[in-house]
Parts: sequence; structure tokens; C-alpha cells
Amino acid sequence: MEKIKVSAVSYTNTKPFIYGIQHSPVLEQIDLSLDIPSDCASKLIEKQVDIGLIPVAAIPFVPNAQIISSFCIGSIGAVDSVFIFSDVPVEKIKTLKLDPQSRTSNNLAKVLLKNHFKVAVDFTTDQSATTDAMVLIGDRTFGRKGDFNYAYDMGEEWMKFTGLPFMYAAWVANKPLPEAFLKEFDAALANGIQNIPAVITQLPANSGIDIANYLQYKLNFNLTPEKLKAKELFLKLITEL
Ligand SMILES: C=C(O[C@@H]1C=C(C(=O)O)C=C[C@H]1O)C(=O)O
Repeated sequence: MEKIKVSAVSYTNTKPFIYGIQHSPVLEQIDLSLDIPSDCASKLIEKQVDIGLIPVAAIPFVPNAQIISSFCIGSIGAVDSVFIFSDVPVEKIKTLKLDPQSRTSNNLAKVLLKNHFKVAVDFTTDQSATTDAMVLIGDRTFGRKGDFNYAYDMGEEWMKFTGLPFMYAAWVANKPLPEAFLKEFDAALANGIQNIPAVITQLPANSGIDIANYLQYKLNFNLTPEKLKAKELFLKLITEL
């Protein structure tokens, strides 16, 4: 049987899922690649893969998108790896550099700056530009908070704005897949989430962040009705930008 191609995020936040997949017979049925989130999205959109752990902001661009798992990358309040880092207080931000690896958090920054902080900001993707502030996500944020005058955790700010948790990335397929496979795949992910303490022991200590606290208490992997509600609201607010 031809293998099912899967693109998952290459950051620490996805290690529990990778652990689950690697400890499951489902591993034999898939061809797994680890990519930055923006590439997970483009691979799924361009049909280079069948399943992607993709930024929720990219879901509307995937033909026949179907969320296929009861797990996601989410947080209930502060996440500790999705930031607006700024030299000035948020109300003084005039220019902001987006993160080329992100799709969700770039849009989340735009949504929060407009609707929550109520500031008009010019955005750039030019990484050599000098700006007041920047979006940064994933492992590259570890240990960076102290490098900036202000660090706004976007999971925390979204919670203040909406009272909701947030879903950054979801497991999405671009075509119908066998029920039995999907069941086994979700069981593998569940097993990874249940074994986060074992995942932690396999990871190198990172001086910039408490990895155990990050994986166990900051990230929240359950795709709950509240997170789906947040996704719907977020996607609607993006269309109004
Ligand atoms: C919590 C995170 O969630 C992520 C943020 C994403 C985005 O902004 O597009 C996509 C996938 C996730 O890795 C993170 O990367 O720190």
C-alpha cells in the first residue's frame, strides 16, 4: 500500500505527537516529514502531503480541508512561545515585522493589534527591515524574552480579548482517508500526549525555557469545542482585517 504522507511541525511543541507516532504501528503506514509551520501549510495546499499539522490560519486555503484529529497545538491562556516582542509599549507600535515561519501567529498579531489593543500598525515581511516590534514563534523564542523591552504572549492576550483558549495548529487532511487509519493515527497522537513525561526525558535541557512546564502546562493539546469556537472567531476576524 502506498504510504500516507504527513508533514508535522519541526518545533518542540510537536515532540509529544512525534513520540506517539514513533511508538505506534501507524509509523509503518506513513511517510513523515518535519517542517516549519508555513511549509506544513504549503505542502498540504500543493498536495505534496495528505495530512499536515498546519497553522489554523491556512485551513481556508486547503481544498477539501478536513480536521482529522481530536488533538491540536493550543493553549488556555499564555503559551510561552508565540510573542510580539517590542521595543515600545504596544500602544506605541507603528511598525511590526512578521515571522516568515508562521501563518497563524502573524494573523493573530494583526487581529489583536486591531481589535484588542486598537492600534494601527504597518506590517512587513522584509526581515532586514528595522521595526518597533516583531512576531516570533516556536523554539526561536526560547530565552529571548529578556532581549526586548516588552513581550506580549499572544495566547494570553487572546484569552484577555475573548475569554477563550486558542488553537494555533490542527491536523488537517486534504482528501478522504481510510477510517481505520485515522483511528490508529489519532490513537498514536493520544499515546504521545499521555506520555509527555517520557518525551521530556528525551529532550535536551534548554536554558531558555522550562521544557517540562511548557509541554505539560503551557501547551494544551486537546481539540475542545471551546478551541473550535476560538478557531471560528479567529478565522472570521481575519476576513475582517
Ligand atoms: C505554539 C506555537 O504554535 C504554532 C504556531 C503556528 C503559526 O503561528 O503559524 C503554527 C504552528 C505551531 O507551531 C508555536 O509555534 O510556538
